[in-house]
Parts: sequence; C-alpha cells; structure tokens
Amino acid sequence: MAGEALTFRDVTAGYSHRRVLDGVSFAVREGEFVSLIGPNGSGKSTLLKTAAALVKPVAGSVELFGQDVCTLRPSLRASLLGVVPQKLDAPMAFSVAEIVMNGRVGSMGLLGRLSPHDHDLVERAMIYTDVLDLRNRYFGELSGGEQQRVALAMVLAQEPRIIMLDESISHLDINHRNEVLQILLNLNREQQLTIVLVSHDLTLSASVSDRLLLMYEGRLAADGAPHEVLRPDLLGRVYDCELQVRPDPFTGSLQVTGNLEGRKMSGSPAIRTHVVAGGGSGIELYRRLVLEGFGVTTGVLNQLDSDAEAARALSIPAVLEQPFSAVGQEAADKARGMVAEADALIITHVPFGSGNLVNLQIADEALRQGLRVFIARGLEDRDYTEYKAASRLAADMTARGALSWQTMHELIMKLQQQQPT
Ligand SMILES: Nc1ncnc2c1ncn2[C@@H]1O[C@H](COP(=O)(O)OP(=O)(O)OP(=O)(O)O)[C@@H](O)[C@H]1O
Repeated sequence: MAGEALTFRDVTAGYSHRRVLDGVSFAVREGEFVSLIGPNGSGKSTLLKTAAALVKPVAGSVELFGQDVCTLRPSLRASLLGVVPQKLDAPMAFSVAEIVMNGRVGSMGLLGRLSPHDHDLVERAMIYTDVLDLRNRYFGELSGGEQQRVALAMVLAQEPRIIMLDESISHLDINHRNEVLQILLNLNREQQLTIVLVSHDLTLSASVSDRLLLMYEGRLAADGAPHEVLRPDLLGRVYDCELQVRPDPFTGSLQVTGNLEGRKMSGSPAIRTHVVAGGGSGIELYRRLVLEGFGVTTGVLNQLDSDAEAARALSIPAVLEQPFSAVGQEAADKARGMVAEADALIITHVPFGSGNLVNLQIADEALRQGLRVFIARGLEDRDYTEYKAASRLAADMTARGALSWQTMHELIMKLQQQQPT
C-alpha cells in the first residue's frame, strides 16, 4: 500500500487574529486524487496554505512524505509540493515563458542556469497547458483563464510529487478544463502524482476523485469516497440548502444539483412569513426567504437598523419605530396587523431587551391564536430583559408548541413540511 504523501495531525491554524482550521486530521496517500470541497470561507485555501507552510500551525503538525513541512528546505519542499493558487501573484511585466521557467528555479545548479533538461520540462509544461503560443506575451495582459493555465504550467514544470490546485480550473472554458483534468488524471495514473483539487463543482469532484474531504467551518465534516460524502442530508447541513444527488445514467458518477425546479414553480408565495429581527440578525434570512419564494413581512424594527435597510432593499414590508426608541403602541398594533396575515412567525437570533420585548409578546399572542411560531435557539444567551423575561416567555411558548430552529436550512425545511392545508 502506498505511503502517506500529505498528513495533517490535529492541525489548528489561521491568521494573526483569526483561527480558521480547528483540529483537522487526515492523510492523503501517494497516488490518490482527492478533492477538497466545502462552502465559501470554510477553510480550504487556508488548509492548502498550511500544507505549503505559508501558514504555520499553532497546534498539530503537517507532514509531506513523513517530514514536517515547516522544517523542510524550500527547494526540497518545492520538489515535493506544488500549489496552483486561485490567482497567481506574478509580476505583470514578466513573459509567460519567464514565469513558467520560474518553476525550475528550485532545481537550478550552482551557476544559476537552466539545463537543457530544465528547458525541455518548461516547454512540455507549456505544451500540456496550451500556453506555448503565449510564451512571449506579458503575463499581465492575459485573460483570467490564460493566467490560470500559465500558473499550472509553472507548477507542472516544477515536477512536484503532489499538486494542489486551489479552484485553479474554475475560469477555464470547457475544452481547456477537460484538457487540464485529463493531464492531471494521466499524471495521477501513470506517474502516481498525488492530486488535491479544491473545487466548488461537486459533480466534477465526484467524477475525478478517489476521495472527497468536506470542510465546514474550519473542520473536516466528512472524509470518504464520493458516495459516502455526497449525501443530501450532510450536504444540506453544510451548504445550508437543499441539494439532490443522483448517479449519472451513463457514467454512474454522482451528480449534485440544486432544487431550482421547485423555485421556478412557486409563483405567488405559498407561505407568508412574518420575521421578528433586529441588529442585522435578519439580513441573511430575508434574502433566503425571498429567494425561496416565501412571502415576507417584518417588524417592529428601528429605523436605521441594518435589518430595516435590508428589508427596504428587498422590498419587504416593514413596521418601523423611531431610531433608538422602544417599540410604541402604534407600531406594535401595525405589526399585529401584519402578523394576522401571516402563515408563520419567525424569531431570528435577535437580542431582546425592554425596548423590543413587545415583539416577542406579539409572537406569543399569535401562537395562542394558532399561528406557527419558530424561535431561533439560544434565546437565553441574547436576553437582556429584566428577570430574563424574554427567555421565560420563550420557554413557555416552546412548551405550548413553538418550534425552535438553528440553521436556515433547518428552518426552511420545517416551514415547508408544515404548509397550511
Ligand atoms: N489573510 C487572511 N487574514 C485573515 N483572515 C483570512 C485570511 N485569509 C482568509 N481568511 C479568513 O479565513 C476564513 C477561511 O478562508 P479560506 O480562504 O481558507 O476559505 P475557503 O474555504 O478557501 O473559501 P472560498 O471557497 O471562498 O475560496 C474566511 O473567513 C476568511 O475570511
């Protein structure tokens, strides 16, 4: 069995004021083709940077072929690992050929010259990636896709034993993307090159990879064969949306698709929601509810609150109170009128104080009248009312049938499951 090419042992890493990776452990064996997937900001690029020793772990260790990456000499590290970044930060006034030659710098002799063998490798890398015709052009004047192919050529010329690609094929047109993938697959099969591909294309990742690593909020949420990782329930939790997974009828490879058909069908809003928000706790939810085809009203919010701004931008009817004022009788009654038209009332992760407690009391009245009420979990941690009045009321409402929610995906599933008949 092949040895371990890349090993992460309980790695915690990040930037000066921000921890991103949190206890990440996995091993990629030599000759494996692995895709690293996960939502934006989940830590994929940071993981790649940690593997390349550009980010140093604050705990745990990273090994390349059994050697601690932080103690490897840069030239040895370059012979083991090549990273194709999302965007190559190369001097714009360098020619394509000069940049690709840069891939051989680590192996230059004492005289600092490239050997004929080096020149052959540079030329082959340019042929593989279809940039030979661009060899005399300035890097800065190339298109995004052309620049990505040059970056890949530079790493191929480096002849590393592991190649990591950070979304590096996303800008390529379909022909070049397929060609690059074919090159990677050939190198993987014929020369046991280990590949780690960061990709947002789950279908593509499933079709080319032996294994998928799924990142979520800086941790490894799943590690396994595509059919073990691409499970709708798991993807739903991680991506916070509904995804379908089916085998391709011709190739058998898994295909992951969003539920756009459902969205297109919803003409007039099937479910009208009233959202109790504030302090920015509603922005993402408003957007999501509107995109999913729900009717949305909101309030009572204070004018100038970021939720009030978001509601205005999304044309969501809102009841507003003066800035920095407690919710008054007139606004509360207007909100009651809106709630009377709703099929469900949602309380976000909004903090409660004496000024907005009335919003929770309106929700309580609605619950008593049979409206479905959804309360974001953890209200006790956001309760600034005297004697914890808000948490006590919320607990009482929960005992009388109010439902709790944490993620938007969970909330939307619950809203859809319980459509009014
Ligand atoms: N140089 C940096 N300094 C501080 N924080 C950073 C830095 N680079 C990234 N981050 C933060 O670290 C988190 C993880 O970012 P990272 O780029 O690793 O995610 P990703 O999964 O690659 O995202 P994407 O899919 O959007 O490329 C994000 O919250 C990001 O804002």
